[in-house]
Amino acid sequence: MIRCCSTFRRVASIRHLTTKSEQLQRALASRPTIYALATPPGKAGVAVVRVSGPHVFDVWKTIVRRNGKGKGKDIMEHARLIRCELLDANDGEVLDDGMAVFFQAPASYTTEDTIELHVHSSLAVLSRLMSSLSALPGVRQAERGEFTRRAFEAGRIDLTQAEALRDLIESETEVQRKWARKGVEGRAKVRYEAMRNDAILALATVEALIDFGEGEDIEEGAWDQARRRVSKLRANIAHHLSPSQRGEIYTSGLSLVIFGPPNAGKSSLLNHLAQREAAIVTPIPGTTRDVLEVALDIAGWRVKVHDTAGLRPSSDVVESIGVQRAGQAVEGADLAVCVLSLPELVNNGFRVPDMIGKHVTQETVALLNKVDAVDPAQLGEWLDFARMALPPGTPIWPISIQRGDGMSELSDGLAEVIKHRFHSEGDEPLITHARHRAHLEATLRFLDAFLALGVEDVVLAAEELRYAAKELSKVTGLIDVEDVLNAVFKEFCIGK
Ligand SMILES: Nc1nc2c(ncn2[C@@H]2O[C@H](COP(=O)(O)OP(=O)(O)OP(=O)(O)O)[C@@H](O)[C@H]2O)c(=O)[nH]1
Repeated sequence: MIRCCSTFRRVASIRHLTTKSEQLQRALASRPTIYALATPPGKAGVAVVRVSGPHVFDVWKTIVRRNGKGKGKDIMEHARLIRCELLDANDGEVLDDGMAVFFQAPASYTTEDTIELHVHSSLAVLSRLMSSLSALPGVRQAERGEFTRRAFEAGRIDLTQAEALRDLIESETEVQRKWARKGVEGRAKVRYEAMRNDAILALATVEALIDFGEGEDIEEGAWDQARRRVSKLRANIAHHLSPSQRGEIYTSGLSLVIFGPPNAGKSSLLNHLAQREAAIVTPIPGTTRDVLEVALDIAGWRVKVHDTAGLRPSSDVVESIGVQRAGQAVEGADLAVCVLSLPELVNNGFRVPDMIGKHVTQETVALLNKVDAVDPAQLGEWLDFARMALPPGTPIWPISIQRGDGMSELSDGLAEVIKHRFHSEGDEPLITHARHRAHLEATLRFLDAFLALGVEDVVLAAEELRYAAKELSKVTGLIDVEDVLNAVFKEFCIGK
């Protein structure tokens, strides 16, 4: 009896889903056609206006006239760029000549019928074209990201691919471009779908236990099997979340923090790297009061370089807040660069103040600046002393920002350190967005809650797994109900 009701419930819910999907199809067919300028606004050779939706044929028929031919559908050939005149829909006047291409559904970015109109990028041409498009029935201007949203809603891409497309458009460096491409290709999607699939398979096992009970119709040891699957999934997600798997540096960039005592040359270094006067430089110790950020491209990486206040005890309220912020910035840095003044070290007997020394590790790049201001005959000896004052193995680079000593080696050296420390060629999909991390952390909590339960709490356990699968669905933007049903029917011989 219970079995019948359960099966009935499942079939009813599938029907419900089918009805919903038909409704969705109808809704898609009746939605507005959207248009937008796909290139940056401004004066240029060419601008591309994209139009997508159910009224594309009417748009083409009304405003596209192939050179030497008439208007109409007969000249709409999939993915073929044609020379044409573009007409104003209101009065038929030729507003520009250009090119047009038609992409037949579903072989388009949005999966809808789509056209792209190439015109001269002029304010007057574009505004006339836009108002002409707006005048057509069922056509309106697209909202932000609406073309991509339609591609997502049609299942052409998942959320991680949509995010990667946004990253690609915003990429400024080679590493960002490479990683965005990996996302667009669907590497993250495949990984998260596999995780979600594991959660669903475990859920299917547990749901079968609820419906039929251990030993009846389903395999022996189903509960243990589900637990094993969940433990494995948990380990996989925990590994994915580990610090070594941080992929945000590839998309958002890595943070390089310059720190050290006041007056050592930190701001001078920032200005040198930025090749402009980004920070104020004076001989007055304590000039920099707050953290200053400049984004640079170093060896293809997006590097957010931070200049910080000189680390020293201070009774000045503003300076002490700056010092505190500097300390926090160093702690959170992907790469810490300590700037010390060699003459200053010589004067104070090579003592590195604790406030600075505690942040120096073998991972820190230590720059001994102002070598121009010490006796060249003693430079070798002073460098040996300085080396002894820092943790063994700390890389030490003597430089003079002012005179230029060691500065070209420094730029190449930093690029090498970054390339060596943060490989950009790995094939494993890493976490590239904080949103993914948040969902994975939530998933882990649900999996832990599941693992803390016993078979007597099977209903609760199923609930925890359902939440876990839902969290994973949120990463890719999928809905999970139908998949659970499929997995139940596929994995077990039920419903005979
Ligand atoms: N002789 C010499 N002076 C330098 C060199 N680099 C910087 N300076 C000078 O050192 C002083 C301090 O430079 P900054 O770049 O402001 O030093 P800072 O570490 O940012 O200083 P704070 O703002 O106090 O933290 C300025 O007068 C610079 O011109 C160098 O290589 N040699």
